[in-house]
Amino acid sequence: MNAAIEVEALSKRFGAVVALEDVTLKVENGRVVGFLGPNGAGKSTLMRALLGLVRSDSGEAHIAGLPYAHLPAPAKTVGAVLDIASAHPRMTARAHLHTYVALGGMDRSRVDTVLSLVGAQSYADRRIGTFSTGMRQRLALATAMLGDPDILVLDEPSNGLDPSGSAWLRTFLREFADADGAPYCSPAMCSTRLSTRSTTSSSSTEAAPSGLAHSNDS
Ligand SMILES: Nc1ncnc2c1ncn2[C@@H]1O[C@H](COP(=O)(O)OP(=O)(O)OP(=O)(O)O)[C@@H](O)[C@H]1O
Repeated sequence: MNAAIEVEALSKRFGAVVALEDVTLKVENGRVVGFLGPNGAGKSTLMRALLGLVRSDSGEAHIAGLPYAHLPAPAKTVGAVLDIASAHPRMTARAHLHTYVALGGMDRSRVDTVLSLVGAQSYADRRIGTFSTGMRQRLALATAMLGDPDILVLDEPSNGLDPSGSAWLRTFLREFADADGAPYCSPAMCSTRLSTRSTTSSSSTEAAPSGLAHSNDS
């Protein structure tokens, strides 16, 4: 079975800025892995490269054994939270989710399922423009869960969450990873997480990959 996520010798420059330098990383199924690093270390660039949103200069990034662009059912394979500001402010959360369901050809019943999963039912019919940051985070996570994916790629998912929201997120990720009985281990606080679930793992791990750029201000 393929690793959930596998990155091999990935490098990316933006002009003179080296964002990723020879990053190699493997995330097995059933793990929750957090990336820690200073601002500008390359964490978001790595997430984006994994999801095919940034073209790397060299190296490979595979999800479930394939580059993202080659996944036969991407929404069912991986859910992502990268930019919580992208939802339209005049839409309700429910309308936003219905749009994504229509785009992804998913079952409409997933909307209520994911709203309940992230505890957002009470504000599902409010406009997104009125949401707090934590509410937006939950909506973004709900959107990522629409396809019932096996892998989650989350960039700073705890930003804006209050202490009880952060505790809820940790539990959510643990249960997500444990869905098939696999164990979980997470850094106490991390700004970027990859979470995967499936069947194979028998021990827990956390990792900080080498090769993320060194920030000039660190
Ligand atoms: N599209 C882009 N064009 C030019 N430079 C970019 C681009 N995207 C990222 N960078 C640069 O690449 C480096 C890594 O950025 P990235 O956003 O991946 O860091 P990060 O670790 O996620 O930072 P933070 O913790 O502040 O979110 C930074 O120096 C950033 O300015």
